[in-house]
Amino acid sequence: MLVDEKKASAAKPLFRRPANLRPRKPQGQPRELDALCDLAANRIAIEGVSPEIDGGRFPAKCVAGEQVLIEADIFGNAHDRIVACLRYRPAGTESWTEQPMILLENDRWSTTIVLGENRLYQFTFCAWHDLYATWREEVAKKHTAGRNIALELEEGRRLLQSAARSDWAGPDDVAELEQVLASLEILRADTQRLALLGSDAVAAVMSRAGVRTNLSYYHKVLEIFADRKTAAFSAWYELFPRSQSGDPARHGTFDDVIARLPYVRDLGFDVLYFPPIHPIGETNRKGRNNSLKAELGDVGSPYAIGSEHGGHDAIHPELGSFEDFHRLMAAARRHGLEVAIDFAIQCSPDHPWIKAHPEWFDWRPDGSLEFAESPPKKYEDIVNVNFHSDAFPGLWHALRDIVLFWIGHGVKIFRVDNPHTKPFAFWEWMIGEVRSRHPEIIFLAEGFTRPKITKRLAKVGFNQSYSYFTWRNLKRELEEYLTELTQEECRHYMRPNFFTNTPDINPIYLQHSGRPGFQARLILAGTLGGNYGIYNGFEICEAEAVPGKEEYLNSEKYQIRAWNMDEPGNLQWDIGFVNRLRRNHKSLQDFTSLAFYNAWNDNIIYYGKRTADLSDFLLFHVCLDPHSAQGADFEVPLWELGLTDDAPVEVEDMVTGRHFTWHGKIQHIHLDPFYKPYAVWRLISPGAHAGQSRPDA
Ligand SMILES: O=P(O)(O)O[C@H]1O[C@H](CO)[C@@H](O[C@H]2O[C@H](CO)[C@@H](O)[C@H](O)[C@H]2O)[C@H](O)[C@H]1O
Repeated sequence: MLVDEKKASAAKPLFRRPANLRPRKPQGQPRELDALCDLAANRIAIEGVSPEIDGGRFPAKCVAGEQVLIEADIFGNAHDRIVACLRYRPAGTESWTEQPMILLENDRWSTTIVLGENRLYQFTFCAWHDLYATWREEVAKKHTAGRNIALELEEGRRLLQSAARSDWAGPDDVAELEQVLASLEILRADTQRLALLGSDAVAAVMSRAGVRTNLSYYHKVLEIFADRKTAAFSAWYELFPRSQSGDPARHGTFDDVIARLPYVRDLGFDVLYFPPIHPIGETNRKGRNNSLKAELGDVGSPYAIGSEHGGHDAIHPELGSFEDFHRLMAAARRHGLEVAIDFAIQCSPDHPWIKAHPEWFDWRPDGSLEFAESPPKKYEDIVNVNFHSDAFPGLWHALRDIVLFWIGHGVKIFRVDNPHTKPFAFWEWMIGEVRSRHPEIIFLAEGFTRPKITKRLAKVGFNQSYSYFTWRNLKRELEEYLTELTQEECRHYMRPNFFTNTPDINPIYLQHSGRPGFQARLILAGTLGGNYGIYNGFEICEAEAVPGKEEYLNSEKYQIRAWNMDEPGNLQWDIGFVNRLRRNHKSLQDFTSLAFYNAWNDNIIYYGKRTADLSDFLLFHVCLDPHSAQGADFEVPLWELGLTDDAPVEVEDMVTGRHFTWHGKIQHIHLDPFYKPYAVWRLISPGAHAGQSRPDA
């Protein structure tokens, strides 16, 4: 139902009830009575709203075109029947759409809505006592009990009369109610009068037009941002453009990247992500393996942004020109890939901003610039801009304009480097500015120094967040972490991106696991999370480390590498399998549809993903021990299919495509990591269409 706020109520502020519904203030009484009258009328409590982030301080997140569940505790202090409605509208518009909510149990009300556009919406609630519904229920009981209902029928008639005069009745409702009232006049028998007054047709018009007695409003208007789907569901592949020539002696170009697009597409990724592509500084340039002295010909870290060739709005000359970049963007689009670039705010000492805007940087007493740090890491080749000084607001505007500049060149996804070292207020403002013009833009926050900071960054607007997945290896750790992410309040505003590895993180687990560990981490990343990513080299199980560190030896951060992704033992099949599973199975596209089940072995993690209607139900077993075979009895969640513990259930092995039947709730799994450390099953619900097999294998 669309409610025109102006028509329904001339009263301000927005949620003061219409004047004719407020308790009457006796003429000549003091003004304080206004407040008391409002308080007295607000008879229905609305609380415990979900989603509501920090009391409404931040918008929740959802996906445009997908169902959003909204809930609240709504109750009055009498036995009167309540009507509760969600009210929602695109932010910046006047009229509310009203949607009735359903009473679940224990005064919890719920409804689902679909927000169709990629934009910000507002929502709130209202509720009222439905005197007609209460009357209808009670009079029917009294009549059945053989009691005299003459007075009740008169009360019912008066309820219709009031409705015909109410603000809520449209012209058709008024006509219908008047017609009923006229018909009532000629009916004499109580039974006939009751049949008419209590009919479904009258109930329907009264649900629209009935007086909203004790109309109570939630005291806040909340916000929810409807993102495009990629914000919640995407598979990222990270590579360094300069390493794509196939020859470590030749700097790669955007054209070399174009030649790699079919490979990335065939693996099934959606997002191709590049570390910074801007000119790289000379001063303090880093050499191979993070050495502080670069040798002749060393290419330096791309995170040291800025040189005589330009800063954040320039392209490193050896990669190509803007024309080449546009060609790459167009080619990526043709392959169904979106390009994400890095937004790393720091500058090399050679960045043009240092001369043009010295006030944006921190100068030491001796006139030198302080290099950046992220303890214990030191970044001797970069300096940070300073958000605490005269840089405001010029720096803020300049940074926003850099993002807008790249949007102008077709970029829609930004991975933001080190956001946790910049003010939250800056991100909230900057993302808001960008989003008000380009709601489709996606920002991935790389900051994961502390969990609460990560969450705050998500609250202030980042669409995706790096996560601690990379360091959660044990069954208990994974279960706890995933339960937090998918069940707790953060699920309404934070969407983790599960990277298996990054140029900065060569996980200790993978350094010792060999190929089975890579396969296990791949399946976990790709199926536990909505967003996941790999950094190239993962597919050939690259794990050679700087001794004792999580850093890659001969890291691409400091030198050009040449890769052969077709090396024997590569994981291209497994990656393609995971990405096809993700695309073909709706259950994997909802991050929160996760449940852990019992498998009695701590080395085997066992979980399921399913759609609410059970039409898609996948089960996963992953062996966390990369060195030896493991077995476990496990429970098939027959109860979720409404089946008894001994029932047979049809299953499809998603790796082999084989169909068979599990008889009963307890089954056994044996996983040999050297054959395949994971198993994926599709449970075929008795209600689901049997021939629904998909071309995953
Ligand atoms: O500090 P984080 O762990 O968030 O890592 C990110 O930011 C780093 C600084 O930008 C970046 O580090 C790389 O670039 C630096 C500047 O050129 C260089 O000094 C470091 O040695 C190099 O690792 C890191 O890659 C990025 O993910």
